[in-house]
Amino acid sequence: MTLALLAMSHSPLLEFADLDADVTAELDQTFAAAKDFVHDYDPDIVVNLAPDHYNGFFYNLMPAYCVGYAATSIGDYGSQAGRLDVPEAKARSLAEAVIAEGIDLSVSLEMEVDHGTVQPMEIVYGDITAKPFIPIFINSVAPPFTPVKRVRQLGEALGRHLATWDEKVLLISSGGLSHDPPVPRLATATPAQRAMLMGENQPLPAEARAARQQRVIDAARDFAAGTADIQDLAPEWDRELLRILASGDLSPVDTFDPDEMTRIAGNSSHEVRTWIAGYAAMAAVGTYEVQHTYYRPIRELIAGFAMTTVVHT
Ligand SMILES: O=C(O)CCc1cccc(O)c1O
Ligand SMILES: [Fe+2]
Repeated sequence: MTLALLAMSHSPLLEFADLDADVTAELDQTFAAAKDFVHDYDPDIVVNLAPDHYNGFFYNLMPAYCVGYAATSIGDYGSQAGRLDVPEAKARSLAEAVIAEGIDLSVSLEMEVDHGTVQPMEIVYGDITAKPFIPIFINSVAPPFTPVKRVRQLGEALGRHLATWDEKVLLISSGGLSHDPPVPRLATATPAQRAMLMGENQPLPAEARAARQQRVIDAARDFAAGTADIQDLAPEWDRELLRILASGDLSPVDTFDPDEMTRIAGNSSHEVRTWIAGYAAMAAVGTYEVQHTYYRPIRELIAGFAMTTVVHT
């Protein structure tokens, strides 16, 4: 068995934000380190843990977790669109093994994914089809959420099965950390927003798509200027999470309360579920060390932005 983990925040605003030169330089270095890590490791297959932002999963039927046996990237925010190279038999064996361990995964034979799923592949390979790729959706944006403990257990079950494969597996966790982008929420939705959250009118007409994205781009600019009414980033919460993940003992996450996470770290902070599952997969099959760590709260990206690389010792 060989497993390694690349965990990184995503933000579509990477392509739209006006960042200070020192932040751009820092991010360039960070992405270069991620690239080096992945190219040195040279995986045979990628198992990707990511949220969705009402582009592939909607409130007409919202699973907690879903493995794609086949998947298409919708290409939001200018991300690469098109079919992913999903090895169906491997995706099925992974889903069946995890379900057999008592984790109630959903499966999809036609999953649609957004920037959250594909951005790390674009950054490290410049091509979302560069490697065989199994997409796993972890609901991180649409309440209600499962207990965080279940996400840890999901990760452990994934790790145990992946460790039986001959292939060299790269886990990618895409999301978080603290952030609160202006994504419509069911609890406060207007009738039009509610229809969007239900997945009516999909695929969105170009104008509606552009308006939706522009709202986030404008919010990021206002947030950086200090005039947005979204929740602030929570660097202390982010740093504590990174400390827990690096420690090798993930048991503290079992007491995380989703409502409290929302209150402290924002409505999209639940994207850290992808990190927790990825680290739990590593923890389930060995001791690990974090090799590279980057963190910076970046309002222009509406993200507590982090990147870590993790290998077994
Ligand atoms: O437009 C959306 O749905 C949200 C976009 C978005 C913005 C900042 C950080 C993220 O993680 C993210 O996904
Ligand atoms: Fe996101």
